[in-house]
Amino acid sequence: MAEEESRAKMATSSAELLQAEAELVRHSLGYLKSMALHSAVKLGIPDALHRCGGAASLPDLLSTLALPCSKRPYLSRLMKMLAVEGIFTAVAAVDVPAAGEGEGAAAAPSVRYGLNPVSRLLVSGGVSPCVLMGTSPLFLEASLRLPQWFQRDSEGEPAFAMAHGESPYAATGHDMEFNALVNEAMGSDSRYMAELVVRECGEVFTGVTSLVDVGGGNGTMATAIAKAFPHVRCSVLDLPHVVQGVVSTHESVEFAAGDMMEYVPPADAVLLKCVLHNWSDEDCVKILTKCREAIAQGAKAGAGKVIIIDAVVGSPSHSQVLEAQVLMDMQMMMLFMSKEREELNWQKIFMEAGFSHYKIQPVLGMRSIIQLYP
Ligand SMILES: C[S@@+](CC[C@H](N)C(=O)[O-])C[C@H]1O[C@@H](n2cnc3c(N)ncnc32)[C@H](O)[C@@H]1O
Ligand SMILES: COc1ccc(-c2oc3cc(O)cc(O)c3c(=O)c2O)cc1
Repeated sequence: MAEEESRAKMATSSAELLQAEAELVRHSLGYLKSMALHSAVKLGIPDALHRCGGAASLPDLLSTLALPCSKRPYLSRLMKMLAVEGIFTAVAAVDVPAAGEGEGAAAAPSVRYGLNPVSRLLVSGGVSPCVLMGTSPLFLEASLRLPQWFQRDSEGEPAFAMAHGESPYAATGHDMEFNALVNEAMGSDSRYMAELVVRECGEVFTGVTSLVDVGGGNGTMATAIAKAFPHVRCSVLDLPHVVQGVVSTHESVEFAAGDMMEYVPPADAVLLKCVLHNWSDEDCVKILTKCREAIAQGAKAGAGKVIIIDAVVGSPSHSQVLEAQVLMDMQMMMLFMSKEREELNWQKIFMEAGFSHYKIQPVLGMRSIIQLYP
């Protein structure tokens, strides 16, 4: 009996060891998942599947992609990996030979790859630009500096600056390609987020007649709000090189160049979407203090509010949401030495910036909508 038990224990520990080894391979080669996703976007695979009606066999997919003959046999490997990782669906199909295709030819097994909710988000108009930014050489080079960054006593300098000699926002000021990458990525995120905000928490804009989207980028979110809520006049405040040349596509949306650390124009409501997680606690208090002053000037006494869209880390309903939050947290550390915050971190910042109360609605997946009152 004892021998049997010890054999069972050995069997379990071998299984655990082998499972652990597989886990380590998954994690150490995990970057290949990112780069396979990057390749799929660059090759236009989500759009190609969309053009084929949402799914296609490999030969049909190949016929719509401009790949050299020597690389065509390798597409199946990329598709298989991305299907295993849940980016595409893979359904086995049996190709019956067409009449006249050879007497007695065997039916060949084949796979049809298709779009699922994840890859549907990558079809043109979706969030492919976010994938391209997250897997861009500038970000990857910064990530390679992380071990050195941990070891070096370099006060205030994030791994991105260690790799590139300047902060990400300094880089957007002169590297127009990087500036366009960031603005397109954030604009694409805002386009799909705006639909959800309107659908899930439209009541947030009830009673708001004027809104400033601080750090509002190319105005995608402000334009969606102005369209959905015609009673809201919107202005977008961002850095000069971001708003320069942006043409408003909605009569109630205007653009202002400025520095949110210095001045926020008066309004009933101030929106900060994915802005505060780029900044330290100290800077967030400064920004929010300017926002509080803006609503004190712009709204009827006590009526104004600040609306924040950002992650509130912890207690997510889904383990993938928590994983997304902690990966974003690492990205913020690497780029800005800033962070994704838990509710207690937020609360401290809100109180220091002079707000009296807040309400968090965790209705936007890895992000929440937070309403902040004077
Ligand atoms: C992460 S992006 C978010 C953009 C937009 N809110 C969105 O979610 O699509 C942060 C934005 O803050 C802007 N920004 C950075 N520093 C700023 C400053 N000092 N004053 C105004 N805007 C600033 C950036 O140019 C960028 O557009
Ligand atoms: C100037 O450099 C940067 C600014 C912003 C960001 C960034 O990137 C992402 C990427 C995503 O896939 C989703 C996101 O929510 C964000 C951000 O919120 C954000 O600030 C990166 C570099």
